[in-house]
Amino acid sequence: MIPLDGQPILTAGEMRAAEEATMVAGTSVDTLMERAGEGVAVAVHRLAAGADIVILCGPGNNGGDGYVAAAALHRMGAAVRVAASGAPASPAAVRAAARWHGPVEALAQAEPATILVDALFGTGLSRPLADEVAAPLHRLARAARLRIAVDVPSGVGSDDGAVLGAATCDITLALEAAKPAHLLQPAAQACGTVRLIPIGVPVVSHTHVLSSPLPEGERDMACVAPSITLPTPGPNSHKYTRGMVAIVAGGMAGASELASIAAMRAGAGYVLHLGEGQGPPHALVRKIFSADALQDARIGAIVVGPGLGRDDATRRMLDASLAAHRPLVIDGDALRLIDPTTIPAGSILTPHGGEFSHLFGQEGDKITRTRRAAAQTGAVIVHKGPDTVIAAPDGRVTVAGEGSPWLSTAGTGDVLAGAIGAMRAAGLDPFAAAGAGVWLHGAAARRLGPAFIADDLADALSAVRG
Ligand SMILES: NC(=O)C1=CN([C@@H]2O[C@H](COP(=O)(O)OP(=O)(O)OC[C@H]3O[C@@H](n4cnc5c(N)ncnc54)[C@H](OP(=O)(O)O)[C@@H]3O)[C@@H](O)[C@H]2O)[C@@H](O)CC1
Ligand SMILES: [K+]
Repeated sequence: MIPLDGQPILTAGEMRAAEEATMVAGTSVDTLMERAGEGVAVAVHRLAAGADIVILCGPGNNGGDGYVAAAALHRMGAAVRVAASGAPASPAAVRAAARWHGPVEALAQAEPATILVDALFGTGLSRPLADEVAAPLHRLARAARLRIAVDVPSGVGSDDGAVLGAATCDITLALEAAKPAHLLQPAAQACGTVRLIPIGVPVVSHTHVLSSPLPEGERDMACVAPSITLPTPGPNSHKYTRGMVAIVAGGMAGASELASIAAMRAGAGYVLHLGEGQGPPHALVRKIFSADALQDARIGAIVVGPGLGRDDATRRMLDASLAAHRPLVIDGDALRLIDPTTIPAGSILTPHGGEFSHLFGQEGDKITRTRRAAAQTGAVIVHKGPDTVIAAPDGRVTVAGEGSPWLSTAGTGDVLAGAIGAMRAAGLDPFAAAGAGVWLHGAAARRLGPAFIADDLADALSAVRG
């Protein structure tokens, strides 16, 4: 069972195409189903630790995986039963079901078990679950001590992360690759912990789970997306090579102060806070805002938007930032003020859901619409949320897996903007800088645990820099 870190993410259509290419190359669907079912059985056997198991099988190939797993678990000596929502319908599921020699209970009357394995529907779900399926599924899920989904929990939209009647699982065993539903909310929550089971289908994708930084020597060996890089100073580094970040302050100075501290704690060599205000930290260089101050060629990133305000004066500050021709991180109020057609190519935008909809609308799933916005603007878009999606104009996307629900507190977005600014000023390209900033932000939150405040989060960035 492989963690999701850095793994490719495939839509149902892309997964089907990869499966078909594997079959054309000579591996039958029965072989793939055998590998899937055996892999599920090994994982379930270990997790069940001798407890009784009921496997719920649907009509398609997801159900087929369930029948194969049931037969394998029986051979392993497990106390396993099968309940089906109906007769197997796909040819491979029919063949798999024929190899299960035990009884098949009707889903509606099925007895509960300690371990529930949900193999009703996978990537082929085409509509919400009907009550006659959803009701027994939820009844059996409530009665179980551990709920394990095969590929995806039955009743989630594999591509858009919608929940269409699914029961929440504790563990999801994804076959070969991650699917958008494993990362996008609300489905991701219904998946519980997700682990991959390889079944020998070669997959390639422009979309990956955001990966943790790997030590230099291990990068080439890992079968994952290029790992994110955290820039580290060398013996000849000085404050400007480590990166100079200018933070444009506005009406709500606290927000830009948080962004400034975050930029410093993420590793910037020099942070310039352009606005009113005084006080610690003493390492923060404070100047009154002027368009001239933004012309310093050593500035590696300007962060504009946290606490900016939305009046005429702040609009002029935004215009001056756009005219400075320095790398930009555009956040908060600046996203409400900006005309999307004037965004300089190579900028990084960090909208939350509301700001994103205001700029780009709401059509399509989160990955598709973020990718489209990046292509439209030529900017890297960090579409924030419990399922942050980062898209580059060339079509690459990463989706942040493990966040922390405790990030839903005031000021954490300002911290993210500052951290991304530091990564950009250190010389990372916009897509890499966004990924590194999002990773640092999530790692700091996980390190802090519950009920932290944004000030703690900014400070904790130092500790996760590694
Ligand atoms: N990719 C790979 O390499 C491999 C993938 N494998 C596995 O295949 C799975 C995908 O299989 P799949 O395409 O057969 O779809 P699946 O999810 O079983 O459901 C389709 C069936 O359900 C029906 N149906 C749909 N929605 C419904 C609803 N709400 N309520 C009631 N019925 C509904 C639908 O009928 P229809 O929509 O036509 O009415 C059809 O009969 C994948 O997740 C993985 O587990 C492995 O076996 C090996 C290699
Ligand atoms: K399932």
